[in-house]
Amino acid sequence: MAGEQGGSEDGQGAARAVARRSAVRSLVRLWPYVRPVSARLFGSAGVAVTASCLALLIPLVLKWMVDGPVAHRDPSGVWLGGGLVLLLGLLEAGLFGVRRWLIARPMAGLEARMRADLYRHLQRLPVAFHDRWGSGQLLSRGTNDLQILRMFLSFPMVFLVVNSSTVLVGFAILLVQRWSLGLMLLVPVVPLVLLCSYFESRYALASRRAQDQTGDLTTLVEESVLGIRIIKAFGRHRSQAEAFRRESHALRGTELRKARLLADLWALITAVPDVALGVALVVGAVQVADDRLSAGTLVAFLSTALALRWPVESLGWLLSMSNEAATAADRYFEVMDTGLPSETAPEPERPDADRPDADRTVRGQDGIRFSGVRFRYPDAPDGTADLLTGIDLHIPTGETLALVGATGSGKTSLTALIPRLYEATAGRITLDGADTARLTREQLRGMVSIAFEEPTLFSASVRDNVLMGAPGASDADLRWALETAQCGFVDALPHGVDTQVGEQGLSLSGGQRQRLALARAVVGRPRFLVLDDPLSALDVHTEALVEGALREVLATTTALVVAHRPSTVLLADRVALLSGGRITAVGTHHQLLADCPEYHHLMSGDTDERSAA
Ligand SMILES: Nc1ncnc2c1ncn2[C@@H]1O[C@H](COP(=O)(O)OP(=O)(O)OP(=O)(O)O)[C@@H](O)[C@H]1O
Repeated sequence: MAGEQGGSEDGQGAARAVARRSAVRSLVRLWPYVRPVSARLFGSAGVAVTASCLALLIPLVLKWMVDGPVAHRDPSGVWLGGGLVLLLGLLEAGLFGVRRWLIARPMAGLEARMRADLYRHLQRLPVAFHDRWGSGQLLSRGTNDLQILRMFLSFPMVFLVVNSSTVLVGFAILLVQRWSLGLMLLVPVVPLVLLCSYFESRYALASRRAQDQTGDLTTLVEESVLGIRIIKAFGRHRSQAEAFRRESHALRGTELRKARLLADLWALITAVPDVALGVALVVGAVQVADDRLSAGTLVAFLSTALALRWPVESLGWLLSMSNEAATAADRYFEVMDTGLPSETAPEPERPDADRPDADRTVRGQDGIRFSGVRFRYPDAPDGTADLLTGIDLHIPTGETLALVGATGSGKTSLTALIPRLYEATAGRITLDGADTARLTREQLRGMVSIAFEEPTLFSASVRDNVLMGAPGASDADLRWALETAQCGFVDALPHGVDTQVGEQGLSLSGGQRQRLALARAVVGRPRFLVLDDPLSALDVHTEALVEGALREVLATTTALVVAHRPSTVLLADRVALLSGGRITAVGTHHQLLADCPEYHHLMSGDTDERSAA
């Protein structure tokens, strides 16, 4: 299911994008989310810088103690100095606590806002987008990547500022105390900066790969859980486990590469300043021996240099976290930047929708009309012919038309164009004279109801699942819909209509799920009903019962029913045959059986198959 956006499959594209991108530019895009909490964020950075600089005062107190009370053997001075060091330490700890308090809640809110925006955007993106993207890729962007961003904003981002400021202030103190010794520590900074930027580019690639591989792995796990019945039924544990092992091995390899890169950088970042510090210590000790430097100054110098070790050493780690955050931001905005089609914001582009007469047009009596409709899936490979190459079809008001065609001829695709799950590439579809392209989504949803061949139920009660088709419908409507779809089994469920049906209705049989989906489609008594082979999972007796009840519903609506077998076709007034992307014949079942060899073949072949089964 990992589509073209599956990270590792698209690794080279991602690598090119990472090579081009600037981590700073990626992170700056977070500003609209950060702005509302910027006061607290900057406040927390200020508090942390103050705490860190307070810690740098401790070496100065030590210098005063060594050159003063210690040299003059003054115990009260030593106690005073000790008390001051303790006070500074407590202040530092307290201020870091305040920093955490300032930042924790706003950052959790920021993460929740970003997640809500992502979810809303995903809901509004067209079905064609979801066809292309692996669900695990979207899941990992909405969970893992957002956590990385929250952690970056709460900790590494603040500490990049804090530690850089501390290093600057610390070096100023070192240079003031003894500029020659200070320079010895400053010189290695140049190669370190170069190394860090080299590391940044290599780490960014590994980081992007790891996050994409996490998405692929999530997709695999999700598919394994959802498809557990197929896996067990076909004994595919081993191959599925092998696929899992391969993906997790690849992710492990990338994570190890990241760790190696980080370890190399860490080793350099730790070793180079330590060597410089060793040299400064030797030179400083010689100067103290020659009486050119006081012992207190050397102690203060070394304490300051040691206090700077963490801020310097942490830079590698902070850079790696920043890189991961930049990658997470890229991955988040890749989805958010995917434009919404005009269908979801039709008002500006479809001014007719707001015209006072738009509603009147909707109330006309023309049924469903396809005029010159062409269609091609947006992700169909280049050079592929259109699936529908000019559909002209009229279903007058009140009529039920069955749509028949060979498997793969495009029946489901054609029905999906009516509620605009996909956009027709050319031509017009009108509902009682109103062009569906000019109707708002709300108007369209209010008019058309649909039941798919694959019935999807949500983790909710039977009631909620059915009433999704008509929010606000009464209990009487619910009862009527359940009866129409022959859902008598609901009464035998532990809590009747309030029974929770599991994820995808797994606790129900295929036929039961299909009947609930049918109840959902009819509960709002829609003016237009689209049914995609709605009875395929029912046994012959239940099918006959549902058909009987469905006939009453179909008599009050205009319907298009995809049919694979004569029993479903007989629900309809007329039948249309879809072949080669066009409607090649329209007539009653018996007319077409007599006059249309292709139709005769389809229907008799189907009958043979069924009787053979
Ligand atoms: N999301 C998609 N992206 C690209 N091609 C698709 C997509 N969905 C379906 N197709 C292709 O479109 C063609 C028609 O599919 P469709 O499901 O409309 O046929 P159908 O007539 O309903 O088939 P069946 O009778 O088996 O249900 C098929 O070749 C299928 O591979």
